Amino acid sequence: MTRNVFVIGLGLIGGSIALSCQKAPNTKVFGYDIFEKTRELAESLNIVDEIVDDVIKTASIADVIIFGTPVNATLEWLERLKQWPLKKDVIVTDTGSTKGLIMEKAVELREYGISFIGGHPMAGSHKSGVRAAKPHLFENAYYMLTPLKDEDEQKVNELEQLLKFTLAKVVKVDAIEHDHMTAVVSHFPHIVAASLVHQLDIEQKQHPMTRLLAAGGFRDITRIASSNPIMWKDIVQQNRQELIGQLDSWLNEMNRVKTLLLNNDEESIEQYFAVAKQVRDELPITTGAFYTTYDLYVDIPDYPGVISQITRYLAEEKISITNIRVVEAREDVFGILVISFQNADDREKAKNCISKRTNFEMYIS
Ligand SMILES: NC(=O)C1=CN([C@@H]2O[C@H](COP(=O)(O)OP(=O)(O)OC[C@H]3O[C@@H](n4cnc5c(N)ncnc54)[C@H](O)[C@@H]3O)[C@@H](O)[C@H]2O)C=CC1
Ligand SMILES: O=C(O)C(=O)Cc1ccc(O)cc1
Repeated sequence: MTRNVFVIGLGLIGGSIALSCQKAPNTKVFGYDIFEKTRELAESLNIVDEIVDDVIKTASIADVIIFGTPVNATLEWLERLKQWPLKKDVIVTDTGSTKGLIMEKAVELREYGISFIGGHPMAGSHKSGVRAAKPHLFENAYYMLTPLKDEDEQKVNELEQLLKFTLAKVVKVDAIEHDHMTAVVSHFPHIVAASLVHQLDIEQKQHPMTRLLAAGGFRDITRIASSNPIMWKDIVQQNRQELIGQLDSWLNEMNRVKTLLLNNDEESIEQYFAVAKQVRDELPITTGAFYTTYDLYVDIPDYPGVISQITRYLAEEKISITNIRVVEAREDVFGILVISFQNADDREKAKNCISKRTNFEMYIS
């Protein structure tokens, strides 16, 4: 029997989910977007198997409905959904960056016999729109699900089975905790990035050359200020209580920095940066915002070509790597090569491959 998946909102995230759902067996993916132009583009880019205009009719034959819409639009759709003639066992989910208000709607939907399981893939980019959609966007990223506490396990499992085709790591979290954690690592940083750009904009009126000097560091830290304003307006509105809390902590932190500068104590200022560097350097390498890597540490000697030698061995055995870097470890060795893999299996294969061909010491942290 064919499973009908209906994706509403075919931008970066909805389009990417639709592409990965197309890889699931016996599955037909339908798609709708509010903009006709996007519907046409999605059709020509084969983002879905079939583009539809009649949302209610398609929803009524869907086994899974996935919202890829901005979070305020999702709330509106969920309200309308209450009146639709849906299949009895339909699973409804979303991809939105906030979960608290959306899961309040899930409680209401349950009274209409509809199972809504909140979803949030922790990967994406500052890009938006259907043209940016990719089937592998979520590979290795965490994909958070926020089912209601007493949600039917079978439905959660069914959804997980479908999401397996995103190649993401599905984890279950509580919606309120979700909104707190994402405020810290995702939503608040977007406010900071936007505020730095505003500060530059004010400055450049007096000092026009400033913008020409906005090189590496400024561009890195403000990349996410180029994100979709409608999407971020919705996110910060829905998570504004958490964000007000983050803002208070940030203002305290800025006051701490101000005191450091007023006191001009060399050691404390250095310590401030040293602690930040250490915490930052210890973050896992990410493609998504919460991402675990499978690292292999190889103690390599100092001779030219040693790194390409190792990558060649891995390539010969068709073992893919997701990242490679050298960390300086001891004075008497060139360094430790840290190779990251998509999963523990690949890491194990790589360890065997390298130990067969070299006598380099290896360890897993
Ligand atoms: N951009 C990112 O990196 C990530 C975004 N998200 C979440 O995913 C959702 C989608 O975001 P993106 O794909 O980045 O945005 P996007 O702007 O690329 O796509 C949103 C799509 O929804 C359509 N749309 C807007 N209002 C609609 C409505 N009322 N009915 C039907 N379609 C409508 C738009 O035309 C657009 O095609 C948002 O809820 C966002 O919070 C989640 C993870 C990452
Ligand atoms: O571009 C980036 O780094 C992002 O911040 C992507 C992103 C945006 C929204 C989310 O809910 C999750 C990830």
